[in-house]
Amino acid sequence: MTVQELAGALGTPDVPAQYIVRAHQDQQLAAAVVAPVPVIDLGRLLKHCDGTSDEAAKLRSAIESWGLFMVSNHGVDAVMDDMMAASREFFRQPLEAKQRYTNLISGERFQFEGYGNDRVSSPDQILDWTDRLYLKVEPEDERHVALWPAHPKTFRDALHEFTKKCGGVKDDLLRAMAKLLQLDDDDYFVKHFGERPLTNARCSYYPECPRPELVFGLKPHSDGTVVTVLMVDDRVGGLQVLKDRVWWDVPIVPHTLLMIIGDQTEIMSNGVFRSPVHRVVTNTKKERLSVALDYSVDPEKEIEPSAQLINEKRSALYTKVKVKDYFARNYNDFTQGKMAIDTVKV
Ligand SMILES: O=C(O)CCC(=O)C(=O)O
Ligand SMILES: [Fe+2]
Repeated sequence: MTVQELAGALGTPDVPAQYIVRAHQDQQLAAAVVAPVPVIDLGRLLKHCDGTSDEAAKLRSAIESWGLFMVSNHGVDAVMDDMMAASREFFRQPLEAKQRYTNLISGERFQFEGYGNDRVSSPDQILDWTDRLYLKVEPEDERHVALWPAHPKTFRDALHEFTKKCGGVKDDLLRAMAKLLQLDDDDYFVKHFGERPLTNARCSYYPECPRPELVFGLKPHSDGTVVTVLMVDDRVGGLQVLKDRVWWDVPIVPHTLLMIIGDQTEIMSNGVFRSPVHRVVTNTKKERLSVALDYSVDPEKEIEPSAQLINEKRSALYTKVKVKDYFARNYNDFTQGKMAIDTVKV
């Protein structure tokens, strides 16, 4: 059953036991304070591109404090609106229409791509209060276009354009980050994507939930990506980030893109940049949507800390790992509420 169906069917204020958080009861589930996460003006950042401008300093402080930041002046505005509208329209359709894109082969075998819930890999897995449409966008020749919604008609073009535009923003920011680290090559991260980098899109739908104090929209996790570019609902909050053992609300600034540092950047930067732990909380009043783009190094490649960030004072803090193997680990650990990054720490 999809979470959207569950949410619609619940007459009494209760939710099935699998969704109820048990191990996290001590975590502060409400009353978070808004995190003062800065907005980086991309145009300004690129104009003074020696890595020492005010905007670059702001970027450094945002990454070091929060591991995530918002980006304005990115040139993606019109496409963002199209993408969010198309995603909203997809989830608004009746269940049968969405089930054409199901992530269950023959109704039972789970595949990553398509519409539905997460794979359930153990009976005690705590489920998330969300339905998703998960699609591989790059490499382009690996797209399963049959799983890309034909309705609304704008969906496919919007996703294609949105990914292309955001890919440029991501490269600009990764070059600025290489400068902050004073790496010899500004393209250090960009080049590391390899020949066949992987980009996945995740359109998430979080219905209203009768028991927000017991149920997560998405469990605490860090992203296994290089970076994640996220477009959040500009009407409803829910995303929170962990810092100093306290959960903070991530602010909503309409028309900004949210960049989240992923584990692959943490590894390549030898821990100078860290991937933040974040989660999504639910609410009783309003559904919420988000569209995430996961940018990853070619899964067949290995990643390791940059030799330039290893020295006498700071040894290599992470082991070399094949990206594909890291993903497998990451998914398993996520379902168990554990962090994959801990498995590659020296
Ligand atoms: O929906 C959101 O705001 C965040 C989603 C997220 O963290 C993820 O999909 O990795
Ligand atoms: Fe995430």
